Amino acid sequence: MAQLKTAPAAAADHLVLRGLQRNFAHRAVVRALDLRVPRGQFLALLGPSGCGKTTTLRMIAGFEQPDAGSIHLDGRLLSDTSTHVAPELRGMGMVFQSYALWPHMSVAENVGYALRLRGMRGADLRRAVVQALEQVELADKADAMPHALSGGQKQRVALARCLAAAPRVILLDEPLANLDRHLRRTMESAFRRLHRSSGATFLYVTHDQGEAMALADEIAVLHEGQLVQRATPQRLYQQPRTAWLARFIGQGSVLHIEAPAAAPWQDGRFIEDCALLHTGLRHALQESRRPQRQVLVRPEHVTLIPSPESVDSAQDAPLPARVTDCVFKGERYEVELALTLPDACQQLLAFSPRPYTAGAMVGVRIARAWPLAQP
Ligand SMILES: Nc1ncnc2c1ncn2[C@@H]1O[C@H](COP(=O)(O)OP(=O)(O)OP(=O)(O)O)[C@@H](O)[C@H]1O
Repeated sequence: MAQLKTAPAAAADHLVLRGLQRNFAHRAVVRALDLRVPRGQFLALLGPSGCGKTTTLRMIAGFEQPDAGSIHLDGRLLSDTSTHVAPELRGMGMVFQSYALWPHMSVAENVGYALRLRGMRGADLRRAVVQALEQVELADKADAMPHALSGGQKQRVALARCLAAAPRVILLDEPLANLDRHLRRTMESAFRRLHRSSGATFLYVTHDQGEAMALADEIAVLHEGQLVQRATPQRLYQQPRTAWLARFIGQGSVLHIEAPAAAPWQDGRFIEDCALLHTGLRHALQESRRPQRQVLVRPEHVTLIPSPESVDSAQDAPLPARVTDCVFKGERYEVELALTLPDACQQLLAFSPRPYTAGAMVGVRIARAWPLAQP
């Protein structure tokens, strides 16, 4: 067993990843990853397929050893290049996409397995198993075999098994990926409730941003093995740092706008001056040679003005746009537009309560944009 070393981490830090790296075939799939997770947080690790989420989780669980960097839990070193605390000694539980239930054991035996290994027997064991099953609302399935359960029920058993062992950290690897859309929403509520009642730290790997937004206190977005931004769901949606993130999270348009040397907007502030935005866009569309920068415009900040007659020459006048597509989405229409001036064109997405015909000319007013970091 590894010797104990003390991490020079701040007292509030619970799980600390420092400079974490993992290579496969001479390629770093996780690179220089620094992450500090406070106790009891629900943190989602979000990113496209292959960005290193599962590898990060497996290093934290102890199934992979880092090629550089370290992992500490409550000041105790769990992993670095020379130290490896075994997975079962880390005080962590793991829930997998594939449920990983023992097929030959009943639900109750599955849930009680880790407790039996710890020496718990008799009435204490039965009580702990029933409690864990009650938490996931499956007490009536204690004697069922896994093959007789639905996907959602199997995942709740896996969660109950994890909760029964009262881990400090619960690692979840795409636990809802095998479930249908309706069941996912139900399970999201169950996860939120169990996170609150267990007090455990949840680290939740997903490539589904809707799931991450619905569940997590904070989201850490990984791209090609590196942390791109870590923030609350609201902040990530409203203020993504880069154009890549702006396109990855939510719907929206990344527009090029002319940025005069004495631009009155600043990094870290929304641009809410419609005249300034429209002028910047007009100049960018006219292929101005002055410097341009990228801004994010969310569709909820775009207003469509149906009659093109209302387009005039005032600075904050609506910009002319052509409808390129219009898709019915139940509660609204999603309207794809081409902002057009003689020389150039930029794509813009808007929401509308009414449909538009492809090819129609409309006016567009943009109320707010977020300046993105320069590429
Ligand atoms: N044992 C391994 N040997 C070689 N390459 C691996 C191994 N495990 C993962 N990889 C590679 O490392 C990269 C990151 O994989 P990882 O599973 O961590 O990504 P992910 O973000 O979880 O993706 P997904 O959402 O598809 O599960 C991928 O390119 C993958 O092919």
